[in-house]
Amino acid sequence: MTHKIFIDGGVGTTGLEIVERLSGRPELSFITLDEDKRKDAAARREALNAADIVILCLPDDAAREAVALIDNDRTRVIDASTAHRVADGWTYGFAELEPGHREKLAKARFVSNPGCWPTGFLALVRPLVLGGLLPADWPVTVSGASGYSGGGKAMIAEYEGEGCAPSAFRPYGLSLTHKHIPEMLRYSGLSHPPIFAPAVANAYRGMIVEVPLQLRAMAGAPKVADIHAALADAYAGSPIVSVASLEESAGLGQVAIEHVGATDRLALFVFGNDDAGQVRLVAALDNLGKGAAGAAVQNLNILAGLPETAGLRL
Ligand SMILES: NC(=O)C1=CN([C@@H]2O[C@H](COP(=O)(O)OP(=O)(O)OC[C@H]3O[C@@H](n4cnc5c(N)ncnc54)[C@H](OP(=O)(O)O)[C@@H]3O)[C@@H](O)[C@H]2O)C=CC1
Ligand SMILES: CC(=O)N[C@@H](CCC(=O)OP(=O)(O)O)C(=O)O
Repeated sequence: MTHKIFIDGGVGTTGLEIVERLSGRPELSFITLDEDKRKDAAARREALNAADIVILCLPDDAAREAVALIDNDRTRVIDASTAHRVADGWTYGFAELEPGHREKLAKARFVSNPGCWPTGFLALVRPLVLGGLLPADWPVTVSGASGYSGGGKAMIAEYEGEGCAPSAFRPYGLSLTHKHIPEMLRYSGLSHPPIFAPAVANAYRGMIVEVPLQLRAMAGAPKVADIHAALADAYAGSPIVSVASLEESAGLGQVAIEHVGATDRLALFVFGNDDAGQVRLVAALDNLGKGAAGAAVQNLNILAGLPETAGLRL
């Protein structure tokens, strides 16, 4: 059986990355639209309804419009945009979120791909909240840096366009209302939104997501080794998510934004000092990999009942 796939927004930054990962897979067939029809609502409606699984790589409004154009009860949807990440009736597309979540995804019809920042954040924080190592009401901060392809074609043009003068490092989200905060709050299990302090670096792809914790302020605080053990346990055996040993992290002493390169891996690190009662949790990923296209392909595999890592860059 072949699965009929339509990628709406297939020539955008994320769409092209997904196409690369899916090409040459005989178990999949593709519906494509000519350049002059790719934004034509009638042509999109036809393609969306003919597909078994559609992947939306569109701005939020266009993603909502695409879902509204589906008028059958069969086509399954993976939305890479922010439009449906905390919406009723949608399943959050982070298979590693918690035990049993992958099974929910396999049965889901509407799947929202996580944001790239929440992917790193949730991977670090969710197991600690679930395991009772981080109190749900703990005041959490998450910071880091993203490659500029995180802002899609428009931001790529800002950094690579003629006459541009790109900044080396640029904090943003300074209104403290970034669109990723609702999904970080919902799926972490925290009772208050984290302070989210993102930045863009002058690198095409890659990202570092960091959660520092002042353990010494916490009653009955866990040790660094307890935190590491909870994360190592949560992702044991994962072909995608790795947790460096404490020795390896201490030996590294740093993590570069390029750490996983152009792959779909998610690498987690625990740096800590029990004497100081402080920990820095760090995630390294590709915003276009596990942060977008890699996750979409992983979700497609799960929905279609195919090997979960087929087509992934690991
Ligand atoms: N870039 C990243 O790292 C990540 C992106 N995402 C999300 O994925 C989605 C796509 O992002 P990204 O690929 O970066 O964005 P891009 O701007 O690179 O691509 C979006 C594509 O959608 C097309 N498009 C816009 N409106 C319509 C429409 N009405 N009908 C059909 N096509 C349309 C655009 O056309 P045109 O080429 O003409 O502009 C473009 O090709 C966004 O929601 C983004 O937030 C999620 C995680 C990470
Ligand atoms: C550098 C940069 O601007 N990054 C984007 C996040 C990219 C991403 O995760 O996509 P979604 O928009 O689908 O959530 C941002 O912070 O808005």
